[in-house]
Amino acid sequence: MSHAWGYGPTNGPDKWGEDCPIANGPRQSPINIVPNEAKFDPTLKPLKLRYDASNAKGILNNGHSFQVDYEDDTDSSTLTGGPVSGTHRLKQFHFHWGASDDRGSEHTVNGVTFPCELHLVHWNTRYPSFGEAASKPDGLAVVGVFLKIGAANPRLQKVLDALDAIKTKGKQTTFSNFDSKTLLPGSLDYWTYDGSLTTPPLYESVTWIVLKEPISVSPAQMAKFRGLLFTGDGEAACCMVDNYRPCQALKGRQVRASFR
Ligand SMILES: COc1ccc(C[C@@]2(O)NC(=S)NC2=O)c(OC)c1
Ligand SMILES: [Zn+2]
Repeated sequence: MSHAWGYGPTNGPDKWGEDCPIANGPRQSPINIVPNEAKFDPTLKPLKLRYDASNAKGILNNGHSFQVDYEDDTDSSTLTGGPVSGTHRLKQFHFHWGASDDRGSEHTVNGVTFPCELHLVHWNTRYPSFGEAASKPDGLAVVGVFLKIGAANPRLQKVLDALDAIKTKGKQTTFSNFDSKTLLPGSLDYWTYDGSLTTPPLYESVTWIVLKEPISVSPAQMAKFRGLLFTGDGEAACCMVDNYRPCQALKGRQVRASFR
């Protein structure tokens, strides 16, 4: 692939393997989760997510999605427990979504897609930084949350209201005082498996923690996601939609469940 990766016909997921051979590796993400084949693991601990709203820094259109970035120089916003050992610091959260409500999530459940999927990215503090952790097999822990069409979700609104200021690639603005915990569903029951980043460089460094319970999003709120552009100012506008990687082969991996 001679040009930058993306989600289009000439640079999309089917082409990523040209520059990133790990695209065909043994622990790629996302996957289709089959609840009946997930094994309940009684040794899995409850997920402990402690977030400090004041750590929120900014919101950025990175040309592939948008992300809300967090201060990560202390242990004030962390993930502990669950399937991971040690402390993982919240670095950022971002989303993946479709052009229409029939697609957009990266993981699927029994082949069922959701219109959107939230990723809360945490890095293992056994490493000195996110950048160091991002390529290590136990470097990252990402909490995935499905968004399902329903009532408008007031917890999303502050994020969605910021999108007008970051419509095009490279735009960013301050985004402060946001508690990511408000984006989580009532239950923290989860499936977990060893996987990867879902965009190049596709590092196989992610312990996935996919929550069983979705949160709601309304059609009007989905339209706000779809108002973003992949492209920068002055370029031919290309709507930021369908920024998801299709499911990858399980290759013998076991998906564990934290619940019966
Ligand atoms: C070099 O480090 C990276 C690079 C890309 C991403 C983004 C992403 O590929 N990973 C997930 S998860 N979803 C995605 O879109 C990243 O997120 C942890 C870390
Ligand atoms: Zn993601």
